[in-house]
Amino acid sequence: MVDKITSWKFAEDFATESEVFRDARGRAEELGVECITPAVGAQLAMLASALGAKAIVEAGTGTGVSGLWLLSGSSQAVLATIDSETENQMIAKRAFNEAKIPANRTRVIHGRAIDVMSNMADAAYDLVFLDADRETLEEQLHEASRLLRPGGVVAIAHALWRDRVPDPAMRDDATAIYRDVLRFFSNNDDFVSALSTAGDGLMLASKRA
Ligand SMILES: C[S@@+](CC[C@H](N)C(=O)[O-])C[C@H]1O[C@@H](n2cnc3c(N)ncnc32)[C@H](O)[C@@H]1O
Repeated sequence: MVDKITSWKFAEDFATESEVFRDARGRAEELGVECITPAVGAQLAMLASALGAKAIVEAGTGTGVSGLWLLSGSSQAVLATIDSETENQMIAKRAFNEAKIPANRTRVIHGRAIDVMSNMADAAYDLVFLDADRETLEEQLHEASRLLRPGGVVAIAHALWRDRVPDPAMRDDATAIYRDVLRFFSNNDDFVSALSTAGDGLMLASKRA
């Protein structure tokens, strides 16, 4: 039997990235910014496509890798992407330019994710991707629920946090935060949810219509 690590790696390599993505990934590495993996990106792009997404929110722009994936899934989507670091935002804008994404398809917003999301409109978004700070993740999740239209999807990166979430012996704060995220969705009739093992884990939940 093929072991799961081999399958995980195969699925990661199955998703391919163009030079623009690889360049943005290289800049992230230089800055010490952790990007989503290609398999996570492919799942986000697929979701954007399946939802026919027109309006997407991203918390945690980084150098633009996840934004490139999100925008690649739906040619009609506008991405509102939030980051608290101006330098990362400048580099992400460069990646969007290099990918020849029209300027009117991105809104790169500076600020704390929770503050910016709190001022966004109810039920106006098809897809919300959370990959910024952990400290306010629970609040971001509540905001995301409010921002999503019925049938919209929230995706949360790092849901298996370094493979620690499944191990009950792991009791550090970060692991506990992601366990709380998973608990929020289990037995939650407001969402249809799925936990993906792509990357560092990706929690996906669709708001029931
Ligand atoms: C893991 S990186 C995002 C990577 C990006 N999603 C990708 O895959 O290409 C997290 C980003 O969140 C930003 N960040 C950290 N705390 C934040 C906060 N409170 N509000 C908004 N952005 C924050 C960091 O500056 C960093 O760029």
